[in-house]
Amino acid sequence: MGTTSRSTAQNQAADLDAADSLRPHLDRFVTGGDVQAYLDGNSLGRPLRVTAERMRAFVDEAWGTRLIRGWDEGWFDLPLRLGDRIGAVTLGAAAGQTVVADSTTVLLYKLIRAALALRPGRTEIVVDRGNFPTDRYLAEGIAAETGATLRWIDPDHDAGVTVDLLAPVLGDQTALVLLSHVAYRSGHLLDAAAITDAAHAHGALVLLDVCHSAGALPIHLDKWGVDLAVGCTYKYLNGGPGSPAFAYVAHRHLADITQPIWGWMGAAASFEMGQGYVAAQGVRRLLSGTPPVVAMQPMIDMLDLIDEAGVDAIREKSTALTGFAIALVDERLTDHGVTVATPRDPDRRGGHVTIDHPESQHITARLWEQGIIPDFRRPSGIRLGLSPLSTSFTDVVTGVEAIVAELEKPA
Ligand SMILES: Cc1ncc(COP(=O)(O)O)c(C=O)c1O
Ligand SMILES: Nc1c(O)cccc1C(=O)C[C@H](N)C(=O)O
Repeated sequence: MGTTSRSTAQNQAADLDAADSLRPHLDRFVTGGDVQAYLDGNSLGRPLRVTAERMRAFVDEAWGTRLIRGWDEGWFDLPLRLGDRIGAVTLGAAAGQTVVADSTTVLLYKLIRAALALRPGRTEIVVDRGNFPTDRYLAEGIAAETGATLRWIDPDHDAGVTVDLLAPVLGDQTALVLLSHVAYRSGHLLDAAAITDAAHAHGALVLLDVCHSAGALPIHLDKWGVDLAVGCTYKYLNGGPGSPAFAYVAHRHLADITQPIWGWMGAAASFEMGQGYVAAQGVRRLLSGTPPVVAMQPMIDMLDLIDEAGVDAIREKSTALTGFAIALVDERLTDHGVTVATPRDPDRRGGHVTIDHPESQHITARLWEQGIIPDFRRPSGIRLGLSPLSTSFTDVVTGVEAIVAELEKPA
């Protein structure tokens, strides 16, 4: 990119930013330091500025002066209230089905075990090799623990995980289909309604990992008939590093669902401290120990912002950002041997774009030195995470042009 005149891409990005109705929200996030372009909001979202005030007030008031009384004054039920809010704002889930707790990994463990228990006599879990490591490892661990069998599928390079791909492995032994709504590496978005129908036709349950879709695109768990879901809150819900996850259990399973980590906070009468575990009614029974109340605070602000901006408008900007990134990569990087791993059809991709090049690891390290921050994903991917409320079209140009500059450097 020339230093004296603006490139066509920069001008285009400036026009797109000027026309972007969500642009005013960019100023609501904490920025600064050495960051030139943050392209990793799908790994760790930026904090909102208002969150600093919320945290200060929490320390000074809710925690500082209400002290232990806080449990009676709202903390005890916060996992359920926040769950309902996540359900309403991002999941298309009616109240009473979503709870905040633990990490994604721990909630996935609970729900995979719960699914097996809901399908006694069935022994198979369908899982795909493109799924996030924690999902795959948990399935392996639970298979080792329970004797369940894993039926592995390989996502299609172009289409991702489809009903056609699932059909041969579904049968009367299938207890559970465990998939990610948006694939963490390729960005493929699966057709959750069609996959759920296909699994249900065989009497199997579906557990959807919505880590990479919650807050970035419309989700309709109730409408699609999904049985179980989990997601994290530190990506597009900007809850901060290690903020707790959420779990969804469809209403029709709530009376029968069981989970293997029996703690007092998921018991029917936590403060009676009686003998013998009796599970709480409803989705509260997914809890085990004391909820991480402090770590639940930041996401409240982002849920408010998502609600204000609207998930449909967020998705519209997201597909515009990813489409712009793909077009720019085609134009500027194809001649340098870069390929696009993410679907070109906007209806088939989530909020990030992954590009492949043998030098990706080195390039990503060089970009980080310049305050341009995408992700490296093995074996050869640079992942551009374009969080719609905190990423501009200009950020995309900054990132892509920095990659061009690295590839044009003399060896
Ligand atoms: C699809 C998916 N599932 C799970 C996780 C992580 O689980 P945890 O929050 O327990 O680290 C991630 C990212 O870290 C992810 O992308
Ligand atoms: N959860 C993460 C963490 O604790 C440290 C660093 C990165 C992460 C991530 O979120 C990785 C992310 N889920 C991914 O899709 O690659």
